[in-house]
Amino acid sequence: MDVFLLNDVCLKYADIPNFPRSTVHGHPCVCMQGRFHLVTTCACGFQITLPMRVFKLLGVETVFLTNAAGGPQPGLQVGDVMVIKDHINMPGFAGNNPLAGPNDERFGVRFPCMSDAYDRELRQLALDVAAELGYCEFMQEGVYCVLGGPSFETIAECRMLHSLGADAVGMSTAHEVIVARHAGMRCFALSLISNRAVMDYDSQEKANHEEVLETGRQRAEQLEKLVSTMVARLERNNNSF
Ligand SMILES: O=P(O)(O)O[C@H]1O[C@H](CO)[C@@H](O)[C@H]1O
Ligand SMILES: Nc1nc2[nH]cnc2c(=O)[nH]1
Repeated sequence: MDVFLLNDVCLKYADIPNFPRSTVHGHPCVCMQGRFHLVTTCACGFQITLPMRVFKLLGVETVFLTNAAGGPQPGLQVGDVMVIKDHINMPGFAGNNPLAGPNDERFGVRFPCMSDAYDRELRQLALDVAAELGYCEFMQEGVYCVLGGPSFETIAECRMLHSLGADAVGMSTAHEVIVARHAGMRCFALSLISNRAVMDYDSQEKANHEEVLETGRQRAEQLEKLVSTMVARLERNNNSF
């Protein structure tokens, strides 16, 4: 069941007027269980990012996002956790941006800056906390590229993404970050590298959702520890870092 958790109150998505419905199995998040993807709405991303605006109206200042992603960067291994330092919004190149359409000035400006999308202090906090927890061997930092999905990439697409500077590739997160930043919230995001991007025509590897879910299960405990330690540290510092 998809639920929205606010303090100790638990709301079913179905009970919230106009709230989108999650259709992909296996997407529990820190505050929202069940996430939305471009592919499930056939829209430009307005609907899937509505929760960010709900967060803003609830007074949220900092957003943490996690995702599973494939790894076109050869230096990344399955099971690595990549702190996202930047993104490539590939659907945006074709006009598919969640902020397309009339701008709601109550949330933010028409042309928001995205060069500071991923908060520098929170990224450093993640790396510091990871070092304290002994997670350095699987912590990385890199660039996440969002594609529309739902098909996984061809070999030629993986090669192209790598040459464009993408370290990880997925189907979420960037849209939420764009809308959260538009509304002035700080953003932090992690990719769990759940599968290798297939770059070689001789390879027998095939990307599949079962491998994505299995890698998620294997790293779940450490990811939970990393994020909960970061959140506790932020709370202790009154949300400043
Ligand atoms: O980005 P999250 O929601 O973690 O999920 C990723 O994993 C799924 C594919 O296995 C896709 O939904 C992709 O976006
Ligand atoms: N597009 C894409 N999304 C993913 N989500 C998890 N793994 C992958 C992948 O290899 N490609």
